[in-house]
Amino acid sequence: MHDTANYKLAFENHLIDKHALRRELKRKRRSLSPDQQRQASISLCQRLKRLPEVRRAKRISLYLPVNGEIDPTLLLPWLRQRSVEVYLPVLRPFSTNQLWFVKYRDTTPMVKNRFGITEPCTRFAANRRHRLPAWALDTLIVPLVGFDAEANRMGMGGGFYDRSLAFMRRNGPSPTLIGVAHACQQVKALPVEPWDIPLDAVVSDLMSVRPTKTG
Ligand SMILES: Nc1nc2c(c(=O)[nH]1)N(C=O)[C@@H](CNc1ccc(C(=O)N[C@@H](CCC(=O)O)C(=O)O)cc1)CN2
Ligand SMILES: Nc1ncnc2c1ncn2[C@@H]1O[C@H](COP(=O)(O)OP(=O)(O)OP(=O)(O)O)[C@@H](O)[C@H]1O
Repeated sequence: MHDTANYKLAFENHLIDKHALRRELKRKRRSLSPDQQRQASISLCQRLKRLPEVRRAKRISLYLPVNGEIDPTLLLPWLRQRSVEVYLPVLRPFSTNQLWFVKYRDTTPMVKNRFGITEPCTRFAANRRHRLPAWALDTLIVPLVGFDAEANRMGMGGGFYDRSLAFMRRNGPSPTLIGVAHACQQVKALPVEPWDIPLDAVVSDLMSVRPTKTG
């Protein structure tokens, strides 16, 4: 009889912790100075350029940073030079918290979405020639709010990436997932949720972590 109540309490506490932790980590990254932001992004991108999964990618998705997120777009000139196709996440209209991955070039028409994040405009994105299914990307650079030493991730809480990558639970082609964040966004341990899609690595301005292999 008490079990249900206890479970419910534990569940709710876990949610409260997760909300509080997310808020705290978002505050932390927003409080970095412009100079710290710039240095961290330079150092992140130097690390990313050395990763085999980034070096061999011909199709890669990045994101345009907001609110103190570490900036992966310093990679753009290097990627262009290597003729890598760059994609950005776009909020998919008429579907719950799913992303499209839309081609990003100088000529791509951009708009702000409902979260204030600049993204390729929906009309452009609606054209299938301008986007790719996530499984056809080689590597995704995934924005993180938090991570731990096992490369477990916490995102913005919308479940956008987890939903859009749920196909990776089945067999078939799957892209490499590289989470990125400021080093100060590392926490001791994050809860792993049943719907979480594991990352292949997390890269920060100070280091890279990979999950320890199990099984
Ligand atoms: N730069 C960037 N682009 C991205 C993501 C991201 O994390 N970073 N996403 C990764 O999923 C997707 C967007 N996901 C989001 C999920 C929740 C919130 C959110 O709750 N934002 C505000 C609420 C603001 C509002 O409602 O206007 C918040 O921080 O409180 C924002 C984006 C796609 N694009
Ligand atoms: N594959 C899925 N199908 C349905 N709902 C899902 C799926 N993945 C995640 N969700 C839902 O999305 C919500 C947000 O999940 P969570 O707090 O783990 O977000 P997150 O991992 O921080 O976000 P994001 O994936 O956007 O970075 C949860 O309520 C969860 O139930």
